[in-house]
Amino acid sequence: MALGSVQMEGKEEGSLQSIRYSPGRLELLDQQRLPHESVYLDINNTESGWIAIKDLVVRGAPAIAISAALSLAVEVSNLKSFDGTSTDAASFLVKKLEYLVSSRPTAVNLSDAATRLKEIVLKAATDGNAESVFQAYIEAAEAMLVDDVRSNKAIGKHGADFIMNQHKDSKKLSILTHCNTGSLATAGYGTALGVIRALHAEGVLETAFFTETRPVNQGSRLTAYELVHDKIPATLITDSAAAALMKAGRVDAVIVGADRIAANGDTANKIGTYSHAISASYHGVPFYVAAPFTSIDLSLTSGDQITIEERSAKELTHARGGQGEQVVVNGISAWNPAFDVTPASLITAIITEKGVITKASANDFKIRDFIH
Ligand SMILES: CSC[C@@H](O)[C@@H](O)C(=O)COP(=O)(O)O
Repeated sequence: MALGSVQMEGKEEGSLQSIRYSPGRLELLDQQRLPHESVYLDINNTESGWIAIKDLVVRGAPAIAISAALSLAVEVSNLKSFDGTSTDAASFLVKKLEYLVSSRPTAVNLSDAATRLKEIVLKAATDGNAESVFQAYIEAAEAMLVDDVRSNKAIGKHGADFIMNQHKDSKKLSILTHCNTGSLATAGYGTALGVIRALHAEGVLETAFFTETRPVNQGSRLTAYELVHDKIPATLITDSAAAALMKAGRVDAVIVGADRIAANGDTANKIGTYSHAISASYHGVPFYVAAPFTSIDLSLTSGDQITIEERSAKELTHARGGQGEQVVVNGISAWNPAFDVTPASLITAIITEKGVITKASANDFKIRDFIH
């Protein structure tokens, strides 16, 4: 079936590209091999999309959602035939989307995308045939690539304007970030790293401090790669050096991404984010979360309800986040949560594509009011 509408690459000019897409073809940059090798893997169907997400070939909340949606788009585009009604086509797609959602639990962007895509196909099924249902699905999945870059650029602009307004003296700013929230974690430009990119473009960035982000090292492997690629002044630190850096007065603000933000502003993000927020609060450093609306989960009243993914002990017991040789004696047990939850009380503001959400009172973000 030759479906698919536009030629699009979702590429942010001059930046790195984790997702390469054209109708009927999806390639994902294998982020487990970066920075040593730059290898794209062909993703032909939802099964290979699911495995790529689970194995961290593609990671970062927005990139996971977009890759999952496009893996189903290419599967559908390349179907030789489909013997069924529009309702059969819709239930085929709904089942595949539910399967994709099971790949990683913490980031809400994937389940949010699946919910929206399901609504689109169920609506298309009421008025058309199987082919038009598939076409509606493909167009909606393709639109996610373009929408994500647009929304990240808006996050970057809102964040940079807000932060520059908070620091009106002429001194350049040093920002600390954690994990990877750049082009590799999104369709392009990035969220927290997008704000850093925008501050750099404004000429006000002194340096971007970024953590290794153990155990998978999204910071030292991926953020470093992006910052060098884009010639942004940057300094790598260990995760455990962040508090000392803040104590030394060398951090003007901390900016991180998000995997899921509850209605009260509690935010799940890469493990270690919570300890950086505690350090920031102790040292009087503003702590910002930068994320699209698709990372907000209004169905959860607090972060206590967020499911935290626990990953293999091998990421700790073996070098290179589980990819290398064993570095820990046999017989030890390990606890390896991939995310933690930072309470809203430690977050200064949430930077979104629609503007910056600040607190109405000490601990209250009123996210629901901001969205509606
Ligand atoms: C723009 S991405 C925001 C978050 O998804 C990111 O910081 C993060 O925690 C990613 O975790 P990962 O386990 O690498 O998918």
